[in-house]
Amino acid sequence: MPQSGHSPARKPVPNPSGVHFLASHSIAESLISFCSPGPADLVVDFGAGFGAITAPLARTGARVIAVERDPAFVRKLSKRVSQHPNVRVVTADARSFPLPRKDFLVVANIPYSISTALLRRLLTPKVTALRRAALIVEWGFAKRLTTSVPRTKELAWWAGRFDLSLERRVPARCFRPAPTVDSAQLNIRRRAGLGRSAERALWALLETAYRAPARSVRATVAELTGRKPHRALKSCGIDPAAPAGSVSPRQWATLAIALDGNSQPSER
Ligand SMILES: C[S@@+](CC[C@H](N)C(=O)[O-])C[C@H]1O[C@@H](n2cnc3c(N)ncnc32)[C@H](O)[C@@H]1O
Repeated sequence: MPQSGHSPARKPVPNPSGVHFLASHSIAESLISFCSPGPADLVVDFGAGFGAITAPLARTGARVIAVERDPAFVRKLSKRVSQHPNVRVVTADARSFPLPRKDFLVVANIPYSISTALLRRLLTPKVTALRRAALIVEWGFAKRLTTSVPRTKELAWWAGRFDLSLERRVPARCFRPAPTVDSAQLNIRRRAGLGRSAERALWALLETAYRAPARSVRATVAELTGRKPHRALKSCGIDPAAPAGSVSPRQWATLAIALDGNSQPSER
């Protein structure tokens, strides 16, 4: 749009690396507070940059792994956190860095370009040790992820096993230099009560439902279990006549737990 004579064109801020660093302590604190790490925890900061998140994480006493691809950033960050023996700075690509096998947390301001790849690594595998994550992602991406009924089976799988919630909008002015779009704090918390066999049940329910989303939930579940599921559906607050494609991942998870019969739906 042409600039009017009264408002001079704003000078673009030079940003040779294309990186948008977090410049808000309160946002960093908000991310950390959702995961509330302590000395017994392991936290990974993906795309650690100069440490806007790594530095306050270091002070929590948790074991911190800061993963950063750019060796120049790694050198600077390593100096910054050299007084903190609980922090390990690693030069690596977040898309291939081996994830911890034991319970871990993630707090990170990740590049928009790798958001999907990273979430796929964290949330898709049937066996994952992720407990909680607080991430800064692009606003529109966070909206798609937290919609009540996801359009794809993959998103439903993520949202069935993890509670995904949009904590807050993070305005572009919270970064240096400011990006062109706003971001969001996306909170991720593993649902408790979903044991291995309930997860298998959830996977089977989602596969069947997303194959024929217009079919009723009653027919979808009957095909899988060979039983009339009326009572189980009612107890989970699901209308048996509703189309399978209208059921939320949280409801599918509750139903999977009920059908599995071994565990109670709850969250930690
Ligand atoms: C949005 S900046 C965030 C930096 C820092 N965490 C902050 O909040 O200021 C993303 C960082 O991720 C790094 N990065 C980009 N792609 C990466 C990848 N595939 N693996 C690891 N780090 C990556 C960039 O070099 C940059 O430092």
